[in-house]
Amino acid sequence: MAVQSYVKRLQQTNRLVVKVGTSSLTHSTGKLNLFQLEKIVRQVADIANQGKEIVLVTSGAVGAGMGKLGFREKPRTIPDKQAAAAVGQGILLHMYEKLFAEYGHTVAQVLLTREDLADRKRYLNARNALATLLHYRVIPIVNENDTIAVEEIRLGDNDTLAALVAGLVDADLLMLLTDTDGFYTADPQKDPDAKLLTIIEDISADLEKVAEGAGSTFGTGGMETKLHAAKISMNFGIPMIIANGFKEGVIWRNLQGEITGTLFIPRETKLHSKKRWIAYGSDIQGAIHVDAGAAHAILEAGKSLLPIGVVRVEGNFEPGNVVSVISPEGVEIARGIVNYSSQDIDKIKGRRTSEIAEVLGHKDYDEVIHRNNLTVKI
Ligand SMILES: Nc1ncnc2c1ncn2[C@@H]1O[C@H](COP(=O)(O)OP(=O)(O)O)[C@@H](O)[C@H]1O
Ligand SMILES: N[C@@H](CCC(=O)OP(=O)(O)O)C(=O)O
Repeated sequence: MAVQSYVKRLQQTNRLVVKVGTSSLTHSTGKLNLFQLEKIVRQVADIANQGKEIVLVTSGAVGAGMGKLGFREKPRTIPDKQAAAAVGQGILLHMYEKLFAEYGHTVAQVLLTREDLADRKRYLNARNALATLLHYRVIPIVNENDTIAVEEIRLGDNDTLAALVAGLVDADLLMLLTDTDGFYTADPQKDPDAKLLTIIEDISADLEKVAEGAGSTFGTGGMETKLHAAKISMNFGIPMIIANGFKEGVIWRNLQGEITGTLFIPRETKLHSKKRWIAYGSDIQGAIHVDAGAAHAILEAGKSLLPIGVVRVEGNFEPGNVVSVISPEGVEIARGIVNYSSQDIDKIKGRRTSEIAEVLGHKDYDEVIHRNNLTVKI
């Protein structure tokens, strides 16, 4: 697909999520790059002035906290990271608030953890909160709540967070601003022959190899986490652009259709909100292995999963939990909300729907997972 055909879609963007990485917000000292921060704020404020709705996902709390606390290296232990984030988030938000206020805009701090997105109720609460802020023309400034986010409840990187937020607010576009011009055939800091890829329609295993390895001194995941974000965004049906945050007017130029970085082309139709949550927000509680017939029915015919196609159950889960669906080849082909517990599915596996009541003594549903609660091709 030609980039040109995307120009119109970008120009019609009404709601967008912009993520700014540490690399484009901090100096090599770890202190905030105020000039750069000012440039980003001015662009975002101007876009909001045009009536567009914009959510800013910002990194930089740990970096800013390091600068303040005099840490020379990225904190390694969780308590040090938490301390740096607690100090830095205040500094970061103070600067955003001050700069946005100069342009007459109100901001709101929104700090999220993985748990806020994994729990369906909390996910919906977060969605309502963001929708209300946008309704009041407030610019939400989102970051991970690093101060309380110990390993088990961490997302760990803001690229993934930004993609999930784009899904949460049903954005038309996700833009990741970083310190390179986009996604290259190799790390451009290391390989002078690396070439910029302007358009990516499919994330192949080869492409994932190219992205391996950490990013800049203060950044978290390098291109690896950006590709992961692209996968999520493409699956949601939301186009994503990786662009250079240092380029003059970068956000606006991309919205004009002048794609200055790498554009990731999404699936054609947007994924329904609940299916987005099933695929990427929720915590996976177990797995159901299916036979070839069931895999085909799910993947090719958009059917529900019936007990007859179930071969094996893994883990302990309850009705309402989200589980992976695994093909005979061992590939995760879908995720979905189960109607029965792991124990009950184990009892009815391989059986016909008409046998469920006899085997279990009750029958609440025909399907193990209804297709409305199933997201395919993760
Ligand atoms: N294939 C690639 N294309 C572009 N950059 C890459 C690639 N592989 C690794 N990188 C590195 O990723 C870095 C950006 O990631 P990171 O530092 O995490 O940024 P941010 O703080 O903006 O999230 C770049 O400085 C670059 O060195
Ligand atoms: N939440 C962290 C940033 C984590 C992160 O993903 O950083 P980056 O790779 O620079 O976007 C912080 O505010 O420092």
